[in-house]
Amino acid sequence: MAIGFIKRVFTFGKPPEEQPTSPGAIEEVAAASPNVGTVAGAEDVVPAVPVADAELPIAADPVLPVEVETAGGPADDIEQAVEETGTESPQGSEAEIPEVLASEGPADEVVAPVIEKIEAVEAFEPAPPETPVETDEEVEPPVAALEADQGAGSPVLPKGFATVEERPREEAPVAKPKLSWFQRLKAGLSRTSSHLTGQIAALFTKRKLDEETLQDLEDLLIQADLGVETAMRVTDTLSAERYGKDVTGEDVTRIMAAEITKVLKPVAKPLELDLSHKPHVILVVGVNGTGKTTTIGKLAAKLSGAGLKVMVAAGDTFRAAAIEQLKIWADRTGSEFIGTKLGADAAGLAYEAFKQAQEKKSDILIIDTAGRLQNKTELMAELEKIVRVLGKLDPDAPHTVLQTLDATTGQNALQQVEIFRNVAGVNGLIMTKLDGTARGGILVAISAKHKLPVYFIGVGEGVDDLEPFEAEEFAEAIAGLSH
Ligand SMILES: Nc1nc2c(ncn2[C@@H]2O[C@H](COP(=O)(O)OP(=O)(O)OP(=O)(O)O)[C@@H](O)[C@H]2O)c(=O)[nH]1
Repeated sequence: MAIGFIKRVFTFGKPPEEQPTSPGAIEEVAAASPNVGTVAGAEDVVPAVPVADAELPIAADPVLPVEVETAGGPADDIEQAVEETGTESPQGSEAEIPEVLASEGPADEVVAPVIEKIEAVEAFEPAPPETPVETDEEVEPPVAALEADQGAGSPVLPKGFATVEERPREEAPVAKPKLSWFQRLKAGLSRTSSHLTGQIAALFTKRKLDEETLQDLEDLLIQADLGVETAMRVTDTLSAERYGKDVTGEDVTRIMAAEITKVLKPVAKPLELDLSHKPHVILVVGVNGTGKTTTIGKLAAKLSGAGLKVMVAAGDTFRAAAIEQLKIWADRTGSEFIGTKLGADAAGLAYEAFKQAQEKKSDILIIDTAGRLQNKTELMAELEKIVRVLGKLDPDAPHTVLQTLDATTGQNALQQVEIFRNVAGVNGLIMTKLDGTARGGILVAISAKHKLPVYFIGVGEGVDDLEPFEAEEFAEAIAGLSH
Protein backbone atom coordinates (compact mmCIF):
# COMPACT_ATOMS: atom_id res chain seq x y z
CA MET A 1 0.00 0.00 0.00
CA ALA A 2 2.71 2.43 0.98
CA ILE A 3 4.70 1.90 -2.19
CA GLY A 4 1.57 2.72 -4.10
CA PHE A 5 1.48 6.12 -2.51
CA ILE A 6 5.11 6.77 -3.21
CA LYS A 7 4.45 5.95 -6.82
CA ARG A 8 1.55 8.34 -6.85
CA VAL A 9 3.84 11.19 -5.93
CA PHE A 10 5.77 10.61 -9.13
CA THR A 11 2.82 9.98 -11.39
CA PHE A 12 1.04 13.09 -10.32
CA GLY A 13 -1.14 14.49 -13.05
CA LYS A 14 -0.48 11.78 -15.63
CA PRO A 15 -2.38 8.62 -16.34
CA PRO A 16 -0.05 5.66 -15.93
CA GLU A 17 -0.58 4.26 -19.42
CA GLU A 18 0.97 7.34 -20.96
CA GLN A 19 4.24 6.95 -19.20
CA PRO A 20 7.32 5.40 -20.57
CA THR A 21 8.11 2.07 -19.01
CA SER A 22 11.25 0.93 -20.64
CA PRO A 23 14.48 2.23 -19.17
CA GLY A 24 15.48 3.65 -22.47
CA ALA A 25 12.23 5.54 -22.80
CA ILE A 26 12.57 6.92 -19.33
CA GLU A 27 16.08 8.10 -19.96
CA GLU A 28 14.89 9.72 -23.15
CA VAL A 29 12.17 11.59 -21.36
CA ALA A 30 14.54 12.65 -18.61
CA ALA A 31 17.13 13.84 -21.03
CA ALA A 32 14.60 15.65 -23.13
CA SER A 33 13.01 17.52 -20.31
CA PRO A 34 14.74 19.91 -18.00
CA ASN A 35 11.78 19.63 -15.67
CA VAL A 36 12.46 16.08 -14.67
CA GLY A 37 13.98 16.02 -11.23
CA THR A 38 13.60 19.75 -10.78
CA VAL A 39 10.30 19.50 -8.98
CA ALA A 40 10.86 20.85 -5.55
CA GLY A 41 11.44 17.96 -3.31
CA ALA A 42 11.19 15.42 -6.03
CA GLU A 43 14.56 16.06 -7.62
CA ASP A 44 16.36 14.08 -5.00
CA VAL A 45 13.76 11.40 -4.79
CA VAL A 46 13.60 10.42 -8.40
CA PRO A 47 16.81 8.50 -8.57
CA ALA A 48 15.91 6.55 -5.45
CA VAL A 49 13.16 4.67 -7.27
CA PRO A 50 14.25 1.60 -9.13
CA VAL A 51 13.88 2.40 -12.79
CA ALA A 52 12.13 -0.77 -13.77
CA ASP A 53 9.48 -0.34 -11.12
CA ALA A 54 9.06 3.39 -11.38
CA GLU A 55 6.28 5.43 -12.73
CA LEU A 56 8.21 8.58 -13.21
CA PRO A 57 6.61 11.97 -13.38
CA ILE A 58 6.01 12.92 -16.92
CA ALA A 59 8.60 15.51 -17.39
CA ALA A 60 6.77 17.07 -20.25
CA ASP A 61 3.87 17.99 -18.00
CA PRO A 62 4.55 21.61 -17.28
CA VAL A 63 1.72 22.01 -14.77
CA LEU A 64 3.05 20.09 -11.85
CA PRO A 65 6.46 21.70 -11.47
CA VAL A 66 5.15 25.18 -11.93
CA GLU A 67 2.30 24.82 -9.53
CA VAL A 68 4.31 23.11 -6.87
CA GLU A 69 7.24 25.45 -7.08
CA THR A 70 5.32 28.68 -7.25
CA ALA A 71 2.68 27.75 -4.71
CA GLY A 72 5.43 27.50 -2.20
CA GLY A 73 3.64 25.23 0.30
CA PRO A 74 3.11 21.52 0.11
CA ALA A 75 6.08 20.56 -1.98
CA ASP A 76 8.55 21.78 0.61
CA ASP A 77 6.72 19.84 3.22
CA ILE A 78 6.90 16.73 1.14
CA GLU A 79 10.62 17.10 0.82
CA GLN A 80 10.89 17.43 4.54
CA ALA A 81 8.59 14.48 5.14
CA VAL A 82 10.52 12.30 2.79
CA GLU A 83 13.73 13.24 4.52
CA GLU A 84 12.21 12.33 7.86
CA THR A 85 11.18 8.89 6.60
CA GLY A 86 14.73 8.21 5.57
CA THR A 87 13.63 7.20 2.12
CA GLU A 88 15.93 9.69 0.58
CA SER A 89 18.92 8.00 -0.87
CA PRO A 90 20.69 9.57 -3.75
CA GLN A 91 22.11 6.26 -4.82
CA GLY A 92 19.12 4.37 -3.55
CA SER A 93 18.41 0.88 -4.66
CA GLU A 94 15.27 -1.22 -4.67
CA ALA A 95 16.54 -3.04 -1.57
CA GLU A 96 16.68 0.15 0.43
CA ILE A 97 13.09 1.14 -0.10
CA PRO A 98 11.35 -2.00 1.12
CA GLU A 99 13.39 -1.77 4.32
CA VAL A 100 11.18 1.11 5.32
CA LEU A 101 8.08 0.65 3.26
CA ALA A 102 7.59 -3.00 3.83
CA SER A 103 7.66 -2.71 7.59
CA GLU A 104 4.36 -3.20 9.41
CA GLY A 105 2.88 -0.98 12.10
CA PRO A 106 5.66 1.41 12.97
CA ALA A 107 6.42 1.85 9.38
CA ASP A 108 2.83 2.95 8.77
CA GLU A 109 3.28 5.43 11.50
CA VAL A 110 6.36 6.70 9.84
CA VAL A 111 4.67 6.90 6.46
CA ALA A 112 1.42 8.47 7.72
CA PRO A 113 2.74 12.02 7.66
CA VAL A 114 3.95 11.47 4.15
CA ILE A 115 0.49 10.40 3.07
CA GLU A 116 -0.97 13.46 4.62
CA LYS A 117 1.44 15.64 2.71
CA ILE A 118 0.67 13.80 -0.49
CA GLU A 119 -3.00 14.30 0.01
CA ALA A 120 -2.34 17.92 0.68
CA VAL A 121 -0.54 18.17 -2.64
CA GLU A 122 -3.38 16.41 -4.43
CA ALA A 123 -5.92 18.67 -2.82
CA PHE A 124 -3.90 21.72 -3.61
CA GLU A 125 -5.61 24.17 -5.88
CA PRO A 126 -3.63 26.85 -7.59
CA ALA A 127 -4.42 30.42 -6.69
CA PRO A 128 -6.66 32.24 -9.16
CA PRO A 129 -4.66 34.11 -11.73
CA GLU A 130 -3.83 37.63 -10.77
CA THR A 131 -5.70 40.42 -12.48
CA PRO A 132 -3.44 41.55 -15.27
CA VAL A 133 -1.85 44.91 -14.74
CA GLU A 134 -2.95 47.37 -17.31
CA THR A 135 -0.14 48.63 -19.47
CA ASP A 136 0.17 50.59 -22.68
CA GLU A 137 2.02 47.71 -24.23
CA GLU A 138 0.13 45.58 -26.61
CA VAL A 139 -0.61 42.41 -24.81
CA GLU A 140 -0.94 39.28 -26.84
CA PRO A 141 -4.42 37.90 -26.40
CA PRO A 142 -4.58 34.57 -24.66
CA VAL A 143 -4.88 31.56 -26.90
CA ALA A 144 -8.34 30.80 -25.61
CA ALA A 145 -9.49 34.24 -26.63
CA LEU A 146 -8.03 33.78 -30.06
CA GLU A 147 -9.74 30.45 -30.33
CA ALA A 148 -13.02 32.01 -29.37
CA ASP A 149 -12.42 34.69 -31.99
CA GLN A 150 -11.92 32.11 -34.64
CA GLY A 151 -14.76 29.97 -33.51
CA ALA A 152 -14.71 26.61 -31.83
CA GLY A 153 -12.56 23.97 -33.43
CA SER A 154 -10.10 26.40 -34.94
CA PRO A 155 -7.09 26.14 -32.67
CA VAL A 156 -4.38 28.70 -33.06
CA LEU A 157 -1.29 26.73 -33.81
CA PRO A 158 2.21 28.04 -33.39
CA LYS A 159 3.96 29.42 -36.40
CA GLY A 160 5.12 26.64 -38.62
CA PHE A 161 2.01 24.52 -38.09
CA ALA A 162 -1.21 24.46 -39.96
CA THR A 163 -4.48 22.72 -39.39
CA VAL A 164 -5.66 20.26 -42.00
CA GLU A 165 -8.53 22.66 -42.74
CA GLU A 166 -5.98 25.27 -43.76
CA ARG A 167 -4.40 22.93 -46.28
CA PRO A 168 -4.99 24.39 -49.71
CA ARG A 169 -7.63 22.31 -51.42
CA GLU A 170 -6.64 20.68 -54.67
CA GLU A 171 -8.18 22.63 -57.46
CA ALA A 172 -10.98 20.74 -59.10
CA PRO A 173 -9.93 19.95 -62.66
CA VAL A 174 -11.20 22.69 -64.86
CA ALA A 175 -12.60 21.50 -68.15
CA LYS A 176 -10.34 22.70 -70.93
CA PRO A 177 -12.10 25.34 -72.95
CA LYS A 178 -12.85 24.02 -76.37
CA LEU A 179 -10.56 25.63 -78.88
CA SER A 180 -12.04 27.30 -81.89
CA TRP A 181 -11.23 25.74 -85.22
CA PHE A 182 -8.83 28.55 -86.00
CA GLN A 183 -6.99 28.02 -82.70
CA ARG A 184 -6.67 24.32 -83.48
CA LEU A 185 -5.58 25.06 -87.02
CA LYS A 186 -3.01 27.53 -85.78
CA ALA A 187 -1.78 25.07 -83.18
CA GLY A 188 -1.62 22.32 -85.81
CA LEU A 189 0.31 24.55 -88.18
CA SER A 190 2.56 26.00 -85.49
CA ARG A 191 5.59 24.07 -86.65
CA THR A 192 5.15 25.33 -90.18
CA SER A 193 4.52 28.91 -89.07
CA SER A 194 7.27 29.11 -86.46
CA HIS A 195 9.75 27.67 -88.93
CA LEU A 196 8.73 30.18 -91.59
CA THR A 197 8.36 33.27 -89.43
CA GLY A 198 11.52 32.48 -87.51
CA GLN A 199 13.53 32.49 -90.71
CA ILE A 200 11.84 35.64 -91.98
CA ALA A 201 12.48 37.45 -88.71
CA ALA A 202 16.14 36.43 -88.85
CA LEU A 203 16.41 37.77 -92.40
CA PHE A 204 14.78 41.11 -91.69
CA THR A 205 16.68 42.38 -88.69
CA LYS A 206 17.37 46.03 -89.35
CA ARG A 207 17.74 45.70 -93.06
CA LYS A 208 16.62 48.01 -95.75
CA LEU A 209 14.87 46.18 -98.52
CA ASP A 210 17.29 45.58 -101.37
CA GLU A 211 17.76 43.07 -104.19
CA GLU A 212 19.85 40.74 -102.11
CA THR A 213 17.29 40.60 -99.33
CA LEU A 214 14.52 39.98 -101.82
CA GLN A 215 16.47 37.11 -103.34
CA ASP A 216 17.14 35.64 -99.91
CA LEU A 217 13.46 35.87 -99.09
CA GLU A 218 12.48 34.17 -102.33
CA ASP A 219 14.87 31.29 -101.62
CA LEU A 220 13.54 31.00 -98.12
CA LEU A 221 9.91 30.80 -99.27
CA ILE A 222 10.75 28.19 -101.89
CA GLN A 223 12.56 26.12 -99.28
CA ALA A 224 9.45 26.38 -97.12
CA ASP A 225 7.57 24.50 -99.88
CA LEU A 226 5.39 27.44 -100.86
CA GLY A 227 6.46 27.05 -104.49
CA VAL A 228 8.24 29.36 -106.91
CA GLU A 229 5.08 31.05 -108.08
CA THR A 230 3.92 32.10 -104.61
CA ALA A 231 7.43 33.02 -103.53
CA MET A 232 7.70 35.41 -106.47
CA ARG A 233 4.30 36.90 -105.77
CA VAL A 234 5.39 37.73 -102.24
CA THR A 235 8.72 39.28 -103.24
CA ASP A 236 7.15 41.26 -106.11
CA THR A 237 4.53 42.78 -103.83
CA LEU A 238 7.06 43.48 -101.09
CA SER A 239 9.40 45.14 -103.56
CA ALA A 240 6.63 47.30 -105.02
CA GLU A 241 5.55 48.49 -101.58
CA ARG A 242 8.74 48.79 -99.58
CA TYR A 243 11.85 48.82 -101.75
CA GLY A 244 14.65 50.84 -100.14
CA LYS A 245 12.73 51.18 -96.89
CA ASP A 246 13.08 49.55 -93.51
CA VAL A 247 11.14 46.32 -93.37
CA THR A 248 10.32 44.20 -90.35
CA GLY A 249 9.64 40.48 -90.26
CA GLU A 250 6.03 41.27 -89.42
CA ASP A 251 5.66 43.43 -92.53
CA VAL A 252 6.84 40.49 -94.58
CA THR A 253 4.57 37.91 -92.91
CA ARG A 254 1.56 40.18 -93.47
CA ILE A 255 2.30 40.55 -97.15
CA MET A 256 3.03 36.83 -97.39
CA ALA A 257 -0.34 35.96 -95.76
CA ALA A 258 -2.16 38.28 -98.16
CA GLU A 259 -0.48 36.72 -101.20
CA ILE A 260 -1.08 33.17 -99.99
CA THR A 261 -4.75 34.03 -99.49
CA LYS A 262 -4.96 35.15 -103.12
CA VAL A 263 -3.52 31.83 -104.28
CA LEU A 264 -5.78 29.72 -102.08
CA LYS A 265 -9.07 31.55 -102.48
CA PRO A 266 -9.97 29.99 -105.85
CA VAL A 267 -9.39 26.43 -104.58
CA ALA A 268 -11.08 26.73 -101.21
CA LYS A 269 -14.43 25.36 -102.17
CA PRO A 270 -17.11 23.36 -100.44
CA LEU A 271 -17.55 19.75 -101.47
CA GLU A 272 -20.74 19.75 -103.49
CA LEU A 273 -22.96 16.73 -103.07
CA ASP A 274 -25.55 15.96 -105.71
CA LEU A 275 -28.16 14.28 -103.58
CA SER A 276 -30.32 13.62 -106.63
CA HIS A 277 -27.96 10.69 -107.03
CA LYS A 278 -28.84 7.91 -104.69
CA PRO A 279 -26.10 7.52 -103.73
CA HIS A 280 -23.65 10.28 -104.44
CA VAL A 281 -20.47 8.21 -104.85
CA ILE A 282 -17.19 9.49 -103.42
CA LEU A 283 -14.10 7.54 -104.40
CA VAL A 284 -11.13 8.18 -102.15
CA VAL A 285 -7.67 7.64 -103.60
CA GLY A 286 -4.12 8.39 -102.57
CA VAL A 287 -0.79 6.90 -101.68
CA ASN A 288 -0.88 4.43 -98.78
CA GLY A 289 -0.62 6.04 -95.41
CA THR A 290 -1.80 9.46 -96.57
CA GLY A 291 -4.92 9.14 -94.43
CA LYS A 292 -7.61 7.80 -96.76
CA THR A 293 -9.35 5.52 -94.27
CA THR A 294 -9.16 8.02 -91.43
CA THR A 295 -10.49 10.80 -93.64
CA ILE A 296 -13.38 8.59 -94.78
CA GLY A 297 -14.24 8.04 -91.13
CA LYS A 298 -14.16 11.76 -90.43
CA LEU A 299 -16.29 12.54 -93.49
CA ALA A 300 -18.78 9.82 -92.59
CA ALA A 301 -19.08 11.30 -89.12
CA LYS A 302 -19.87 14.73 -90.55
CA LEU A 303 -22.36 13.43 -93.08
CA SER A 304 -24.21 10.98 -90.88
CA GLY A 305 -24.16 13.63 -88.17
CA ALA A 306 -26.03 15.85 -90.62
CA GLY A 307 -28.69 13.17 -91.00
CA LEU A 308 -27.53 11.64 -94.27
CA LYS A 309 -27.58 7.92 -94.86
CA VAL A 310 -23.99 6.91 -95.40
CA MET A 311 -22.41 3.66 -96.58
CA VAL A 312 -18.67 3.03 -96.53
CA ALA A 313 -16.99 0.37 -98.67
CA ALA A 314 -13.64 -1.22 -97.78
CA GLY A 315 -12.11 -1.15 -101.26
CA ASP A 316 -8.58 -1.38 -99.86
CA THR A 317 -8.57 -5.17 -100.10
CA PHE A 318 -4.81 -5.15 -99.98
CA ARG A 319 -4.46 -4.49 -96.27
CA ALA A 320 -6.45 -6.40 -93.63
CA ALA A 321 -6.03 -3.64 -91.06
CA ALA A 322 -7.54 -1.11 -93.46
CA ILE A 323 -10.74 -3.21 -93.72
CA GLU A 324 -10.94 -3.55 -89.95
CA GLN A 325 -10.16 0.14 -89.47
CA LEU A 326 -12.97 1.19 -91.79
CA LYS A 327 -15.41 -1.17 -90.05
CA ILE A 328 -14.59 0.54 -86.75
CA TRP A 329 -15.19 3.96 -88.27
CA ALA A 330 -18.51 2.74 -89.71
CA ASP A 331 -19.62 1.52 -86.30
CA ARG A 332 -18.51 4.73 -84.67
CA THR A 333 -20.32 6.94 -87.14
CA GLY A 334 -23.46 4.86 -87.57
CA SER A 335 -22.69 4.22 -91.23
CA GLU A 336 -23.43 1.08 -93.25
CA PHE A 337 -20.35 -0.99 -93.94
CA ILE A 338 -19.55 -3.26 -96.82
CA GLY A 339 -16.34 -5.23 -97.09
CA THR A 340 -14.91 -8.32 -98.66
CA LYS A 341 -12.10 -10.71 -97.97
CA LEU A 342 -8.45 -9.76 -98.14
CA GLY A 343 -7.05 -9.80 -101.66
CA ALA A 344 -10.48 -9.82 -103.34
CA ASP A 345 -11.14 -7.75 -106.45
CA ALA A 346 -11.61 -4.14 -105.33
CA ALA A 347 -13.61 -3.21 -108.44
CA GLY A 348 -16.03 -6.10 -107.74
CA LEU A 349 -16.55 -4.79 -104.23
CA ALA A 350 -17.09 -1.23 -105.49
CA TYR A 351 -19.74 -2.51 -107.90
CA GLU A 352 -21.47 -4.53 -105.17
CA ALA A 353 -21.35 -1.60 -102.77
CA PHE A 354 -22.91 0.75 -105.31
CA LYS A 355 -25.73 -1.70 -105.95
CA GLN A 356 -26.43 -2.21 -102.27
CA ALA A 357 -26.30 1.52 -101.59
CA GLN A 358 -28.82 2.06 -104.40
CA GLU A 359 -31.09 -0.61 -102.97
CA LYS A 360 -30.83 0.81 -99.48
CA LYS A 361 -31.32 4.32 -100.80
CA SER A 362 -28.13 5.57 -99.20
CA ASP A 363 -27.41 9.24 -99.73
CA ILE A 364 -23.67 8.83 -99.84
CA LEU A 365 -21.36 5.94 -100.68
CA ILE A 366 -17.70 6.45 -99.81
CA ILE A 367 -15.28 3.92 -101.28
CA ASP A 368 -11.84 3.35 -99.81
CA THR A 369 -9.04 2.16 -102.09
CA ALA A 370 -5.54 0.76 -101.77
CA GLY A 371 -2.66 3.12 -102.30
CA ARG A 372 0.44 1.07 -102.91
CA LEU A 373 2.52 3.16 -105.26
CA GLN A 374 5.35 0.63 -105.20
CA ASN A 375 3.30 -1.39 -107.64
CA LYS A 376 2.17 1.54 -109.65
CA THR A 377 0.98 -0.27 -112.76
CA GLU A 378 -1.19 -2.68 -110.83
CA LEU A 379 -2.59 0.08 -108.64
CA MET A 380 -3.43 2.26 -111.58
CA ALA A 381 -5.09 -0.60 -113.38
CA GLU A 382 -7.16 -1.33 -110.31
CA LEU A 383 -8.25 2.29 -109.94
CA GLU A 384 -9.19 2.55 -113.61
CA LYS A 385 -11.25 -0.62 -113.29
CA ILE A 386 -13.12 0.71 -110.23
CA VAL A 387 -14.01 3.91 -112.07
CA ARG A 388 -15.14 1.87 -115.08
CA VAL A 389 -17.46 -0.51 -113.21
CA LEU A 390 -19.05 2.30 -111.21
CA GLY A 391 -19.74 4.05 -114.52
CA LYS A 392 -21.74 1.02 -115.63
CA LEU A 393 -24.29 1.67 -112.89
CA ASP A 394 -24.26 5.47 -113.31
CA PRO A 395 -22.31 7.15 -116.10
CA ASP A 396 -21.56 10.09 -113.79
CA ALA A 397 -20.14 7.89 -111.03
CA PRO A 398 -17.92 8.29 -109.19
CA HIS A 399 -19.32 11.75 -108.66
CA THR A 400 -16.41 12.92 -106.57
CA VAL A 401 -12.88 11.57 -106.66
CA LEU A 402 -11.00 12.78 -103.62
CA GLN A 403 -7.29 12.45 -103.17
CA THR A 404 -5.72 12.55 -99.76
CA LEU A 405 -2.29 14.13 -99.48
CA ASP A 406 0.02 13.81 -96.52
CA ALA A 407 1.45 17.25 -95.77
CA THR A 408 4.56 15.75 -94.22
CA THR A 409 5.73 14.42 -97.57
CA GLY A 410 6.42 17.91 -98.87
CA GLN A 411 7.34 18.24 -102.53
CA ASN A 412 6.48 14.60 -103.23
CA ALA A 413 2.80 15.46 -102.88
CA LEU A 414 3.00 17.54 -106.07
CA GLN A 415 3.85 14.45 -108.13
CA GLN A 416 1.23 12.33 -106.38
CA VAL A 417 -1.49 14.69 -107.55
CA GLU A 418 -0.13 14.48 -111.07
CA ILE A 419 -0.31 10.66 -111.10
CA PHE A 420 -3.71 10.14 -109.48
CA ARG A 421 -5.32 12.94 -111.40
CA ASN A 422 -4.46 11.25 -114.67
CA VAL A 423 -5.54 7.76 -113.66
CA ALA A 424 -8.53 8.25 -111.44
CA GLY A 425 -9.76 11.66 -112.52
CA VAL A 426 -9.17 13.30 -109.13
CA ASN A 427 -11.38 16.35 -108.85
CA GLY A 428 -10.76 17.42 -105.27
CA LEU A 429 -8.10 17.28 -102.58
CA ILE A 430 -7.88 16.82 -98.85
CA MET A 431 -4.60 17.52 -97.15
CA THR A 432 -3.97 15.54 -93.98
CA LYS A 433 -1.40 15.69 -91.19
CA LEU A 434 -0.98 19.44 -91.30
CA ASP A 435 -0.54 19.16 -87.57
CA GLY A 436 3.02 18.77 -86.43
CA THR A 437 4.65 19.35 -89.82
CA ALA A 438 6.94 22.16 -90.87
CA ARG A 439 5.92 21.54 -94.48
CA GLY A 440 2.36 22.88 -94.55
CA GLY A 441 3.44 25.32 -97.24
CA ILE A 442 3.16 22.54 -99.80
CA LEU A 443 -0.60 23.03 -99.96
CA VAL A 444 0.01 26.49 -101.38
CA ALA A 445 2.33 25.11 -104.05
CA ILE A 446 -0.16 22.36 -105.00
CA SER A 447 -3.00 24.84 -105.20
CA ALA A 448 -0.99 27.20 -107.35
CA LYS A 449 0.06 24.41 -109.68
CA HIS A 450 -2.96 22.11 -109.98
CA LYS A 451 -5.76 24.49 -109.12
CA LEU A 452 -7.85 21.60 -107.88
CA PRO A 453 -10.42 22.32 -105.18
CA VAL A 454 -9.17 21.71 -101.67
CA TYR A 455 -12.22 20.70 -99.68
CA PHE A 456 -10.91 19.81 -96.27
CA ILE A 457 -7.77 19.74 -94.23
CA GLY A 458 -6.86 17.33 -91.46
CA VAL A 459 -4.99 18.46 -88.38
CA GLY A 460 -5.15 15.35 -86.24
CA GLU A 461 -6.32 11.78 -85.95
CA GLY A 462 -9.53 12.55 -84.09
CA VAL A 463 -12.97 12.51 -85.64
CA ASP A 464 -13.24 16.31 -85.28
CA ASP A 465 -9.85 17.02 -86.77
CA LEU A 466 -11.12 17.61 -90.27
CA GLU A 467 -12.39 21.01 -91.28
CA PRO A 468 -13.44 22.79 -94.45
CA PHE A 469 -10.54 24.52 -96.06
CA GLU A 470 -10.65 28.32 -95.68
CA ALA A 471 -8.09 30.32 -97.66
CA GLU A 472 -7.69 33.31 -95.38
CA GLU A 473 -7.50 31.49 -92.08
CA PHE A 474 -5.08 28.93 -93.49
CA ALA A 475 -2.87 31.75 -94.81
CA GLU A 476 -2.94 33.53 -91.47
CA ALA A 477 -2.25 30.35 -89.54
CA ILE A 478 0.72 29.53 -91.74
CA ALA A 479 2.05 33.07 -91.23
CA GLY A 480 1.49 32.77 -87.45
CA LEU A 481 -0.91 35.73 -87.43
CA SER A 482 -4.05 36.19 -85.36
CA HIS A 483 -7.30 35.75 -87.14
N1 LIG B 1 -1.54 13.51 -87.21
C1 LIG B 1 -2.41 13.11 -88.12
N2 LIG B 1 -2.50 11.82 -88.44
C2 LIG B 1 -3.40 11.43 -89.37
C3 LIG B 1 -4.23 12.36 -90.02
N3 LIG B 1 -5.00 11.65 -90.90
C4 LIG B 1 -4.65 10.35 -90.78
N4 LIG B 1 -3.69 10.21 -89.86
C5 LIG B 1 -3.00 8.99 -89.43
O1 LIG B 1 -2.21 8.50 -90.52
C6 LIG B 1 -2.12 7.09 -90.46
C7 LIG B 1 -2.52 6.50 -91.82
O2 LIG B 1 -3.86 6.81 -92.02
P1 LIG B 1 -4.79 5.85 -92.84
O3 LIG B 1 -6.14 6.46 -92.81
O4 LIG B 1 -4.66 4.44 -92.43
O5 LIG B 1 -4.12 6.01 -94.25
P2 LIG B 1 -4.51 5.22 -95.58
O6 LIG B 1 -4.23 6.14 -96.67
O7 LIG B 1 -5.88 4.69 -95.48
O8 LIG B 1 -3.45 4.05 -95.54
P3 LIG B 1 -3.50 2.66 -96.38
O9 LIG B 1 -4.71 1.95 -95.88
O10 LIG B 1 -2.22 1.99 -96.00
O11 LIG B 1 -3.56 3.00 -97.81
C8 LIG B 1 -3.04 6.65 -89.36
O12 LIG B 1 -2.26 6.41 -88.22
C9 LIG B 1 -3.93 7.86 -89.12
O13 LIG B 1 -4.41 7.93 -87.82
C10 LIG B 1 -4.10 13.76 -89.67
O14 LIG B 1 -4.76 14.67 -90.19
N5 LIG B 1 -3.17 14.07 -88.72
